[in-house]
Amino acid sequence: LRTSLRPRQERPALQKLLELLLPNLERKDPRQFFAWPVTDNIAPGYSSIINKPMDFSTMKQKIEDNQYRTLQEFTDDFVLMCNNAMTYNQPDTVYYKAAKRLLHTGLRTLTAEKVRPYVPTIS
Ligand SMILES: COc1ccc(Br)cc1-c1nc(N)nc2[nH]cnc12
Repeated sequence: LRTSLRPRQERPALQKLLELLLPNLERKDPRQFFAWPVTDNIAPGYSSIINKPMDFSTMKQKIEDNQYRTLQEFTDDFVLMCNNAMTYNQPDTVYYKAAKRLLHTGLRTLTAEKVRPYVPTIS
């Protein structure tokens, strides 16, 4: 059965992989700018500029709720999180720079050869 059509309980391997990968990515954000949702208090007007917010705590909850069917969906949320910061913040800000660096170092982890075998081929 295609991965996306398999019932939830059949994806423990992916869930375990994501539970290993998430802390690896979180360590690349030592100032924890990406640990929690950005609020309008922290960033004025954020919720009207960013229509699909994402952060590590939300990604962790999605893993626990088995909402990721593939590694690509997890990667997409990671990229979204970084791109949001580079959309709202100007390039000369610490947040933009942190997001840009996190995006590149995080993608290197997510696309590493040793992670790729866990990517199910579309059968
Ligand atoms: C949770 O967000 C923060 C927490 C603490 C602090 Br200090 C800043 C942010 C933050 N601020 C802005 N402008 N843009 C972001 N993109 C991701 N983080 C942020």
